[in-house]
Amino acid sequence: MEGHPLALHDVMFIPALVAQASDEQNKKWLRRAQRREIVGCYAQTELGHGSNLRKLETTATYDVSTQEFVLHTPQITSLKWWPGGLGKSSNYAVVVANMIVKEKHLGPHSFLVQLRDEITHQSLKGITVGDIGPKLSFNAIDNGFLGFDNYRIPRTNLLMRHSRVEPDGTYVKPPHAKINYSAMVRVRSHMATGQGNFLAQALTIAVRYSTVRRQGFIESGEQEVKVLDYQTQQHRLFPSIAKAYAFTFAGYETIRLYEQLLKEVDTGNVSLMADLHALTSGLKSVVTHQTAQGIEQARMACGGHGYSQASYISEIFGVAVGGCTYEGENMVMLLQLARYLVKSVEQIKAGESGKLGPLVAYLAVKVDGVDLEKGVEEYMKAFQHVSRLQTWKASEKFLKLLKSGEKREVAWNKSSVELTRASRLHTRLYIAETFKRSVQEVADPRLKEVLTDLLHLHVNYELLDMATYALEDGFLSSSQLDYVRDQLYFYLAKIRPNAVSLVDSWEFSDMQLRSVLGRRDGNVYENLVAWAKASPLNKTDVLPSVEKYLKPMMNSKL
Ligand SMILES: CCCCCCCC/C=C\CCC/C=C/C(=O)SCCNC(=O)CCNC(=O)[C@H](O)C(C)(C)COP(=O)(O)OP(=O)(O)OC[C@H]1O[C@@H](n2cnc3c(N)ncnc32)[C@H](O)[C@@H]1OP(=O)(O)O
Ligand SMILES: Cc1cc2nc3c(=O)[nH]c(=O)nc-3n(C[C@H](O)[C@H](O)[C@H](O)COP(=O)(O)OP(=O)(O)OC[C@H]3O[C@@H](n4cnc5c(N)ncnc54)[C@H](O)[C@@H]3O)c2cc1C
Repeated sequence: MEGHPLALHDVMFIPALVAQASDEQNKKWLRRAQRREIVGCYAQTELGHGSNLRKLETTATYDVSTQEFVLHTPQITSLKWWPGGLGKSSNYAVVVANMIVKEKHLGPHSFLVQLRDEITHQSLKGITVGDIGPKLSFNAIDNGFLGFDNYRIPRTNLLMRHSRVEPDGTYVKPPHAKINYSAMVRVRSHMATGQGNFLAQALTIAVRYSTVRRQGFIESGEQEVKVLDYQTQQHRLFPSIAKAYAFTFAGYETIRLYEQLLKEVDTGNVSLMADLHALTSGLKSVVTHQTAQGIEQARMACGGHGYSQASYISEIFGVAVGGCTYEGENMVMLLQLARYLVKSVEQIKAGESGKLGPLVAYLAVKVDGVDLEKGVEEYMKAFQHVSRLQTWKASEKFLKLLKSGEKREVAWNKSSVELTRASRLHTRLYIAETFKRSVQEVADPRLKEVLTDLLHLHVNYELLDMATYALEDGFLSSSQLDYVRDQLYFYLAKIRPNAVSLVDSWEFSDMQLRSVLGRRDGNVYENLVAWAKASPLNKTDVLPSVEKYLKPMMNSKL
């Protein structure tokens, strides 16, 4: 959970080679990387810039006389800063640098760069490398810094699957300007399942503990109740169980799409890139945000013991919440999706709705109302309505500002909060749709019934959460919202008997969970006492600090 120094080797270094190095280059590098003869990381972010890649300062200048690239970090803000595994573990890196050929700045490109000697592991001349220090979490990973002092690498270390620099400095452009961003798109495609997994771990701990913990009464005179029987506890935990499943289903789809994209790009077809970029930008942002919120609620649902490291939920939170920042800060990525949504609105306004992709086609179709009692399909129409409403509202605001003479970037900035709202609603629609489709495909009828309950819980919870939008234009009435609330409470109670099975079905071992509260055997109190006794502070009855600090103070006559 705390991370692994080689995580980025598998998560980004190897995938960057697979997607961006030519077959010939990979004959040299890929097998060695897969066998871990060389260990690598993905070095892109700098001290001064992470989000705005076009402003990266590390340069790779082509020297035609020696057929080498000269890597250089001209100032302190150009230092690579943050890459996982860079500080101490890696001897190679895929380095993203602004490529300069014949004095022309050609934008960010990826290079394979040796950082350390393969035998001694000492950093090479011209390289400054080290660890950036402790973080909120992930402290088993050596996130690092890296500087280059006119460090030379062969021309052939530019990753050349999609673009090339010939020996004479002729540049061959890639088929899509952003194809070098593929390693990021891959991780974003995987993040929904990854984050769903973090959320699932925290929920397993909280749900199990909530069946052991007894506190207070629902009906007087009986045994104290398991806290999971409180409606408030169910409301805190069960919608997140539904989300953990929903994120996993959505993630399977984006992983499949990324794999399809890789195949298509190899045949020269880059048409899926814009769609997948928009989709994964939104999904990554919504999923990480909701996961962090869900984990924090799971921690609070464990009361005081949730605050102890014995629960392990704080560590899960620390790791998961990093996802709100890495692979593109959430606001920045929501705004990437918003570009796509605004473009779609512009297409509709231009009478080109037929050209819209399947995920945005609903933006052109107005629905007057829904009959929620007819079931989940009607909820989908309601989600479409609120997303469409907000997308049009935010887009019109932006377009109006443009028309009034504002510069594009200024108009964008003045509309950006509304635009991020549209992106979230669009993404939540996508999550609900994939959840619905995935549940429909389940073959086992008993499993399908339980997952359908979770789906119902999810759509009612979500609709209530975004009700302001639907009430604003009278699309939903207050009596319809009362119906949604009743349904929500109905499904909380219906799910209660299956709650433990739903979390147990994720099959986390005690070793994976590392939680005293969430252990399978349920012996929470015995294990908590044993855990506390093992605390380093309990090794001796009287601490040395008593002699050194407490006694002089306690004996003082002042
Ligand atoms: C097996 C995997 C398991 C995963 C589980 C996770 C657990 C692992 C644990 C830890 C791992 C942590 C690893 C972390 C790694 C990192 O953080 S690496 C660094 C990540 N950095 C970022 O994400 C930077 C974010 N910034 C950007 O991506 C870009 O700067 C940008 C915001 C997209 C903007 O780029 P740019 O300025 O170049 O482009 P724009 O002018 O804004 O847009 C121009 C058009 O290009 C389109 N575009 C942009 N990007 C893409 C893309 N990737 N694909 C396709 N199209 C793209 C954009 O939409 C514009 O299009 P338009 O003009 O039509 O609107
Ligand atoms: C755990 C962890 C692991 C990481 N691993 C790696 C790695 O392996 N390799 C690597 O290269 N990097 C890595 N990073 C770096 C990470 O990718 C960046 O930190 C991330 O992309 C955010 O960029 P930033 O730090 O520049 O944030 P900033 O962009 O400085 O964000 C600060 C604030 O500015 C806002 N902001 C910025 N631009 C805009 C805009 N255009 N519009 C509106 N608001 C904006 C943001 O929303 C945010 O609120 C890692 C980071 C973390 C936390």
